[in-house]
Amino acid sequence: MGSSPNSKPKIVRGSAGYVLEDVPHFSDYIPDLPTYSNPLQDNPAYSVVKQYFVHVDDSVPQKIIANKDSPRGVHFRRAGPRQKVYFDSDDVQAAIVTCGGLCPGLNTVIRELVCAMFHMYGVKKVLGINGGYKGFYAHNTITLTPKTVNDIHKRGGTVLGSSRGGHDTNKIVDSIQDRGINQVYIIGGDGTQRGASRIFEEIRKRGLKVAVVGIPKTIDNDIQVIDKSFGFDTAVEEAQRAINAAHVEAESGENGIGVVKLMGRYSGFIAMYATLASRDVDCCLIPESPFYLEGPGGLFEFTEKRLKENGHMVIVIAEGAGQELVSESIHSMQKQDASGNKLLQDVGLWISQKIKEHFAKLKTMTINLKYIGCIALSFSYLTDPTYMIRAVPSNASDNVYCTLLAQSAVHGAMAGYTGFTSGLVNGRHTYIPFHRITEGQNKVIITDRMWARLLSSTNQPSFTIAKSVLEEKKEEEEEATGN
Ligand SMILES: Nc1ncnc2c1ncn2[C@@H]1O[C@H](COP(=O)(O)OP(=O)(O)O)[C@@H](O)[C@H]1O
Ligand SMILES: O=P(O)(O)OC[C@H]1O[C@](O)(COP(=O)(O)O)[C@@H](O)[C@@H]1O
Ligand SMILES: [Mg+2]
Repeated sequence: MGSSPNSKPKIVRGSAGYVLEDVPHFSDYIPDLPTYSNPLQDNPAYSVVKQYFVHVDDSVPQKIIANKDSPRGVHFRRAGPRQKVYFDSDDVQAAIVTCGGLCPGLNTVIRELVCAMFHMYGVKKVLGINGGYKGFYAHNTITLTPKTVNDIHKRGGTVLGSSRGGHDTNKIVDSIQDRGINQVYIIGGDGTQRGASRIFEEIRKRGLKVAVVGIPKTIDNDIQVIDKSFGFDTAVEEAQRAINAAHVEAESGENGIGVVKLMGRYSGFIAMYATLASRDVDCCLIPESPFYLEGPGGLFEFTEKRLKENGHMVIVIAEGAGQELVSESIHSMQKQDASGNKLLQDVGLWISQKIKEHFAKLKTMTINLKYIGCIALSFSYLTDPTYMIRAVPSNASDNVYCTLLAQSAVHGAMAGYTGFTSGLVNGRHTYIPFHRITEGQNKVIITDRMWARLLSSTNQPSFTIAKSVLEEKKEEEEEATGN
């Protein structure tokens, strides 16, 4: 089989500023491949659907807000079944792997990949790789059939196991080749998709007919381009339970303060949506919006004010918020996990301590602070409330979302596409080239309407604005006095 070192982004331009950021296809680097009729045309469930097969030129715009003169802009290839497929079903040997942290819905995606392959395409050989990327070369595999995955979507976690670190591209591709695998479904977050991209490049370099397909997983919703990640809705729903508990505790004590720490390493989406949904939260702190404790416009001043007004208060804090403040006060070594992600300090515990110290010094107000989930158990993961929202099974709407993501992934691989992530863009399923997924991170934009909605719902200080106004004022005073 021929190979080409050329793996530049595939950009197709059309009229009126139309741009298609296309995904690789086997035919880009392997000539004269046979094609087959899609077996779905004989499937009684689907054969009655008018226009069931996606038109070869269909694409989905990245930006849907337009005005009369705006160019058509960037598009992604529309996901879905194609008339012709590049695999004879009997020849398919698929593999599924889950990498990175847990997220509700992982088992649903595994289940639906297996079912789509068996029931839609008549594929009979699907392997589960145990324990993440390193499982390709360091662990056993398990055989997956619709029967073995039948009710796994009712359980949290991943039946395949997961891990961080251990990505050795050559060993992984050797193992893919040795096992005769020709479709690889890789479920994971930004780190995982970077790893998948490397696997794709190596496979292309070796000229192999192996489809490499990513399915984006991130509880933090920090993967860019896609509308939202699966499991996110479930996580927000689960976070409500923690916030409710904090609210009940806060309301019941004199000057009660409930502090809830939620997941969100670099992006505060869970905290923002959980706050907006709950309406019981007085202050939401996220990594994207720096805050400060002391002085005018600071958290302490706001807390005193809220307690005087309402007698209680709930603070939601994303785990990645205020890390620079924590590092200033706790001497720490910069540590990383096996995948190279920064290990965070416990900001929930830190902020709870700081608030307690402040009111103890103030002496005019006695407070009752409860840090939700901070129970003295012997295992650290049980004392950290953030893990509670990760381990649950996905809710109904996430299950449907996972099903469509998985089916889209299988349609794409069968149609000969490779080196792509299956993702929802403006409510339509698409194939997104890896580089678009991995080149940045999705973050809460604090100058956008959503954050403004949050600020107006909690009426919390906008720390950035307050601080910059203070700094400007100070500079003006210094200029005026000539200091
Ligand atoms: N830049 C990279 N290149 C290759 N593999 C990577 C890269 N970053 C992370 N990985 C691998 O992807 C897997 C999951 O990454 P991690 O960051 O832990 O989780 P997530 O994919 O959820 O972000 C790990 O096995 C890790 O080794
Ligand atoms: O699973 P670990 O290694 O304890 O890491 C916890 C981290 O995982 C996350 O759930 C995100 O995981 P991913 O990087 O796998 O998407 C963060 O919210 C959290 O900081
Ligand atoms: Mg990640």
